[in-house]
Formats: sequence, C-alpha cells, structure tokens
Amino acid sequence: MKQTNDDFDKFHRKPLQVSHAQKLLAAYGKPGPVEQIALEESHNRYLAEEIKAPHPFPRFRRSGMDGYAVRAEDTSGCSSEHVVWLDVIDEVPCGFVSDKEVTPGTAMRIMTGAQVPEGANAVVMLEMTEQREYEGSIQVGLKRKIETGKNITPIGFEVDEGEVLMLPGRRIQAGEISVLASFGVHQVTVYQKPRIAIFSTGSELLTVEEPLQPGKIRNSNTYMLASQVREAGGEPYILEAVMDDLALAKAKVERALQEYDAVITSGGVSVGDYDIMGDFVRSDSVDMLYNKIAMRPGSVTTAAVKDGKLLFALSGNPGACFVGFELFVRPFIQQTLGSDKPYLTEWTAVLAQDYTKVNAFTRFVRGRLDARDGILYAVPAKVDESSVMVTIKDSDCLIVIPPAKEKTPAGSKVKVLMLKGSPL
Ligand SMILES: Nc1nc2c(c(=O)[nH]1)N[C@H]1C(S)=C(S)[C@@H](COP(=O)(O)OP(=O)(O)OC[C@H]3O[C@@H](n4cnc5c(N)ncnc54)[C@H](O)[C@@H]3O)O[C@H]1N2
Ligand code: MOO
Ligand SMILES: [Mg+2]
Repeated sequence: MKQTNDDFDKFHRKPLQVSHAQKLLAAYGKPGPVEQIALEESHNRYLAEEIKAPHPFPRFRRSGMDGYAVRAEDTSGCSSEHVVWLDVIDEVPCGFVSDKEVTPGTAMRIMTGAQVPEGANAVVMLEMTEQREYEGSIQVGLKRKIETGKNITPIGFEVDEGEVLMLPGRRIQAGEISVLASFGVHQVTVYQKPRIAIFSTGSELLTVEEPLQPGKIRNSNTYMLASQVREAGGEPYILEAVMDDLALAKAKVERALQEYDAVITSGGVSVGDYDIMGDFVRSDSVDMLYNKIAMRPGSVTTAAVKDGKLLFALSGNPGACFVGFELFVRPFIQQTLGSDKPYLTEWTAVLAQDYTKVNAFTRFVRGRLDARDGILYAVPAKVDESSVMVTIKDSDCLIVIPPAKEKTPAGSKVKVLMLKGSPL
C-alpha cells in the first residue's frame, strides 16, 4: 500500500523492509523503448528481441579434421597388414562444395571446417593415411577401420532450426555476440539505456579538481554513482552539485525529472537542519514512496515519484549511498532493460569472523568472499560504518546480517548479495 506524505514527518518515519520498498519501486521499472544498433556496438547492452535460430548450426555436415572423406564401409577390411587404397576424386577446401559424390572405392581430400561431400560418412585424419600415385590416379591408403560418423559434426549438432537461443533482457557479452554473429544478426534490437541524472547536495562539496578548503570535502558520491549506473546498464548524466538550499535543490530535481528517465541525489535525507532532500520529498512537489528503510547502512534512504518518474534520494554517507544504489536503483535500471533477474544474486556463505555489532535493522555489511577447501567464507570489511568510503573498493559482496540482539558468531551461515564485478 502506498504511503502518503502525511504518513511521515521529519523525525517519525515509518521504516519499510527492503523487500517492501523494492516492491513499491517495481511498479515503475518497466522495460523501456528499444533501438537498433550495430552488432559491434552491442557489448554489455540488453537484448530486446528473442533470438531464434533461422537455420541449424552447423548448417552442413562439417569435417572436424584435415584428412579424407570416405565411406566407412570401404574401410571395414583394412588393417596394418592389409592397406585399402581408395581413388582420391576431388579436394574440398574450407568454403567450397564438391559437386562430386564419394562412391565405393573413392575418397576426397578434405580440410577442417569444409562441407563433407555427398556419399561420405566419415573423415580419416591425414596422419592415419598414406598417399601414392597408382596407374595415373592419386590414391589414399588406409590401415585402420573407421566408424560411421567419425570426425563429422552433424547438421544441427549445436542448434536446431527454430530453437530459441536468447530471450529479451539478456546482457550481451562475448558468448551472446558469437551467437548473433553466427546467425547474421548484424543489427541488434536492444533496450535503450535509461538516462539517469545524478547530483549531490551539500555545501561542503568540492569538485574533484578543486584544492581542499577548511571543512570541505571532495564530492565522491556523484562519480561512484555514475560508475554504478554504467555498470547496471544505464547512461549516467552528472549534474553539478547543489548547496544545501531547498529552493535550488527543488528547481534542480524538478527540471531533472522532466529531462531524464530517473534522478539520483545523494545527501541531505536525514534529520539535520540542512537536510533539504528530506524536506523536499515531504513537499507537494513529489509523492514520497518511503523515507526510512529497516536497514543499515542507508536507513534514511528515500524515494519519491513525480509523473511516473522516480527520484532516488540516497544518503550522503558514502557507504550508505553505495548500498542504497545496489538495493534500489540497480534493480530499477535492470528492470527497464528487461532483466528477469534485476536484484543482486543471493548466495550462502559461512561468516569468517564474529560480527559484533547489534541492531534492530538488517545490516548489509560490505565484505569479501574467500573460498577455502571448497567452502565459501564471507569476510566482513574491517570498518563498515556508513560514513566509510574506502572499504567499498575491497568488497565483492554485501553480507546480510539479520536484526540481532547479540553478536553473530563466526561459523554462522549468512546470506551474501554478490556485487557486480565480483570475481566469482
Ligand atoms: N540526529 C541524527 N543524525 C543522523 C541520523 C539520525 O538518524 N539522527 N542518521 C545518520 C545516518 S544513519 C546517516 S546515513 C546520515 C545521513 O545523512 P544525509 O543523507 O542527510 O547526508 P548528509 O548529511 O548530506 O551527509 C552525510 C555525510 O556524507 C558526506 N557526503 C555527503 N555528500 C557526499 C558526497 N557527494 N561525496 C562524499 N561525501 C558526501 C557528508 O559530508 C557527511 O559527512 O545521517 C546521520 N545523522
Ligand atoms: O542508517 Mo545510516 O543511513 O546507517 O547509514
Ligand atoms: Mg544530513
């Protein structure tokens, strides 16, 4: 059920479970418009069409060896004492088709990848043959019996005609590109990348080029978020950060919501005097979806809607901002790209060390996976405060620690959410 802005005030917020918030957002994450792009531009884009095989693959009986195409029946009597000699009647290089037929007592020279000629039902490796000229013709000598079908890849060995190979929503990478190329899909229909505006709020923020000044910090969230948007399949648009000024932020968000498919802001969602995004989402400008999530970091993660478009107002604390993106923005981007698995993949691991913090909310602890003796261990980052930035780079998962009154001991089974770019 949607909450109204009246359900919240600055200090008394109703925390939603992560899954509840994800469900609310899912109403807005629908596969978006499509476009056609060249195959060579399609790496890491998301298919918007079903790919069916227009022909079997391979499309013809293919030789797997350089050697001779023969009739297996002709080799039945041969041995090292009794060489069978066959007349070589043609040669089939790759890319050519012989118009002759292999008949009893004959063979054809053939190369790896060439179409096996009519009449032949096996290919003998070159190394297992000898050659001679005999009464004006070239002959191949065989010393060993060969079974029918040997060294021939049958038609449709990999793919049958009409087989569905890929569904919309599939991320295109090397294997997918190989399929598309093999079936002549040189123009690929993909989902358009959602255009995501990003800006940070905070009077303390400097651009990355600026020298440090007293009390100020460089804006890292905007760049981190742009990288996350890109990785999730969207197109980030970095907008200039705004001071902690409600009117400025309001104008900027409203404009960005008109121009882009969604807007991400960072900062100003807590209860501080200058937490203007918290005030903004409670205003009439937008419909707030939530402003508190039962999680840490990122308990103040907020979202709102205007004219069907989402504003993700993430926490300014870098750790909370990162996690808020992974749990809420990534799935939205993935849904607009047709993905049927928009959420982070969940695995189970063994907690490698005691986790001593306790909390009424579920914790999403930055961590690293380590496989030892076939067991997957989850190692929490040394510092996991929501304000901590530097451990994000060393994490390949989020370790899910359910609400607990006592420490979670080493050896506990824990859920882990796999971050993208993880080596596993
Ligand atoms: N009285 C309370 N204070 C706080 C509460 C609370 O419940 N009661 N919650 C704390 C929690 S938890 C979090 S998380 C933060 C959330 O803060 P905001 O989302 O309002 O973010 P800011 O106040 O703007 O900034 C917090 C922190 O992050 C730094 N920051 C902000 N933007 C960036 C950026 N673009 N790049 C790098 N770092 C950034 C900012 O300088 C602050 O240090 O509130 C707690 N307080
Ligand atoms: O709840 Mo704060 O939002 O931990 O990071
Ligand atoms: Mg604040």
